[in-house]
This record gives sequence, structure tokens and C-alpha cells, in this order.
Amino acid sequence: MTAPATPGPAGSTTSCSLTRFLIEEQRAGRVGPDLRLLIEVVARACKSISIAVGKGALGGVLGDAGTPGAASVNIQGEAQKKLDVIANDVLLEANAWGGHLAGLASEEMDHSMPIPDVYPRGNYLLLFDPLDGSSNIDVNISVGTIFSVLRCPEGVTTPGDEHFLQPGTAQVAAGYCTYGPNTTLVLTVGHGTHAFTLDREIGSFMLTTRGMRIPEETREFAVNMSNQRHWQPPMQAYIADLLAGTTGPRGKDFNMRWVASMVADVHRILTRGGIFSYPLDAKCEAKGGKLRLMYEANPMSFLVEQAGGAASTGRARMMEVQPSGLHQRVPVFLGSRAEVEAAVGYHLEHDRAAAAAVG
Ligand SMILES: O=P(O)(O)OC[C@H]1O[C@](O)(COP(=O)(O)O)[C@@H](O)[C@@H]1O
Ligand SMILES: [Mg+2]
Ligand SMILES: [Mg+2]
Repeated sequence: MTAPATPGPAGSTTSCSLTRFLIEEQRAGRVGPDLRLLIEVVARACKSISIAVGKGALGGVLGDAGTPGAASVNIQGEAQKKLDVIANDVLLEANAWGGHLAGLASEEMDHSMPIPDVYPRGNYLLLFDPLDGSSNIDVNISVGTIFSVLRCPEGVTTPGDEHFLQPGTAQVAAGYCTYGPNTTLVLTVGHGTHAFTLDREIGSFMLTTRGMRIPEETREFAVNMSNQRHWQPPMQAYIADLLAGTTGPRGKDFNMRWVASMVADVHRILTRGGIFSYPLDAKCEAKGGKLRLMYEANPMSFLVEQAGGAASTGRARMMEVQPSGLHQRVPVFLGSRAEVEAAVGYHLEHDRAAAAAVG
């Protein structure tokens, strides 16, 4: 028997619920039943986080976690917001009982957590950034949740950090949920990237774009320009040429946007194209970069590649980086394919010239 087609061709906005979409993906053999249910659990948790975020000042959820004078700090050394902690707790609680995980790991937790055997257990590993862009939450600018799903290695029942250290190419699903003017879940299970908007009246995520496609070319870049003087030479050269516009070697003018919530910047790029970059700079060089490989760069790279874009460290394909730590940081360039290739070209050219000068 052939599986019924999921409504709508690529790029269409024919709507169905996330639940129906996933059931039809399962019938078509593109997702297994456990992964389908795991994604449903994550989506339900995102709905709860969306409600918490939406309460704002009325709900007492804004501001720093901890007590005055003793703000709580995560493993990254970053002050936690109340909503960082709330979102983390929502995802932990929902997924611990979900029955499809062997372990989970979060930006807000020092180490991964195997699912204790009092809970139902499964074969997947879930990593998440519970609240991305949390410095924006107190000023009512979009924030989000980012997640990545890996398989637990065969024979491992109590996974430790080392079992999560798989390259991005091993991801079986990835997504983010952006809490902005509307709440949108963007998902891939390796067969395209699809967007679902939360219908608050019926409480369901509805398919609003099947098969998102990132335009190959762009005239828009996203970077924190205040770091310019700290960048390395290839990044200095790349951005200088973008800023030169029609008077420079690129021969066209570029616009710039920077929300400082990766979810919001990536959502714009998935929607209308662009390049997102957080390069190495003198401030973050010792740590390897600013953004985290396992629960920021890799899931976003999977989504972007599935939408026809590209993702790189500037020197290598992001999803082929072999991770060495749960909270490892990396430089990031992702978005419109031709523009990412242009940025990578500046880095490779610089490295060739440097090697030739030494040799
Ligand atoms: O403030 P900066 O240096 O521009 O950094 C912004 C970046 O930091 C992040 O906010 C980090 O995410 P968290 O809020 O999860 O720590 C990214 O979302 C964003 O791209
Ligand atoms: Mg983040
Ligand atoms: Mg975060």
C-alpha cells in the first residue's frame, strides 16, 4: 500500500497539524514511531515555554535567576535569566517522562543526564538550548528554543557526556521554536525543513511552510559589528568588502540585521535568505568561538542545509566537526549557499597566503 501524500507540495502553505504531518511522515517511512512521539513531546514543552514567555512582566518571569546580589550562573559562566531556568525545567520534566530518551543535555546543565531507570527509557539523546537569546527577554524581543536529536550508541543504557559527542551529520532530527510575534516551530527529520505556526485558539502547531528554501544569493548579512576590531584578518576583509557595496569587489550593496537571538536571525534567513556569522574574535578565541556546537550550531546547520543553504566554521563544514566537549564553542557562518561559500573563500585564501609566506 502506498502512503498517502502529506498535504501540499514543497514551498506550499497548505495546513495540517504537526501531529498529522508526523503521522504521514511515519507512513512514508521518513520518521519512526519513537522519534515521532519524541518530537511531539518537545513540541508540547515548547508550547508551555511559549505560554511562560508570553506572560512577561505580568507573570513575574522576567529578570535574573537567583537572589539579588547572588545571580545564578551556568556552566558557560553566563548569568541565568529566570526564563532560562523555567524553560530548562519544562523541557527536563516533559522529556524525562516522554519515554523515548536514554539521556539529555542542556546549555544550562554542566553535564548530560541519563534518564533514571524509574522513568520509561528509549534510544535517543536530546540536546537543547532551552532559551536562546535570553539577554533579549527583558526587552520583549524574540527568543527561542533550539534542539538536536541523536541516537544513543548501541548497547549503551546509561549514556554519559562522551556518548553525545557525535558530529552533526549523525543528527536524526533538529529544530527550533521561536517565541516572537507568533510562536513558530521549524523542524527537520532529514527530509526538508518545515515551519509550523502555533494556532493559539486550538492549541496546535499547524504546518505553514512545507519545504522552506533559502535563496542561494543574498544582499543581507547578520553579525555583531561591535566586535569588528577584534576579528581576525579574513573576517575583516570579508566584511569590509560587503560594506564597500557597489564601490567594492562584490559590486552590490548589502543590508545588515542583528537581533542577537540566533533563533530569530536564523528564522529570518530561512525565510528570506542572508548570511549569519559569529566568527572567532580576540574575546572568544581562547574558548573556540561564541556559539555552542552541539545545541546551537549543529541543529541550525542541519535545518539550513535541509533548506538548501550551507553551514561552515569558516574553514570546514559545520556538521563534519568531530565534537570534543558537550559545551564546545565554534565560529559559525550559515545561510545562503553562495554567500557562505564567499565567506569561506576569504578564510581559505588567507590561510593559503599565510602558508605560502611561511613556506
Ligand atoms: O550578544 P552577542 O555577542 O551579539 O551574542 C548574540 C548571540 O548570543 C546568543 O544569544 C547566545 O544564546 P544564549 O542566550 O542561549 O546564551 C545567540 O542567540 C546570539 O546569536
Ligand atoms: Mg543560545
Ligand atoms: Mg540559552
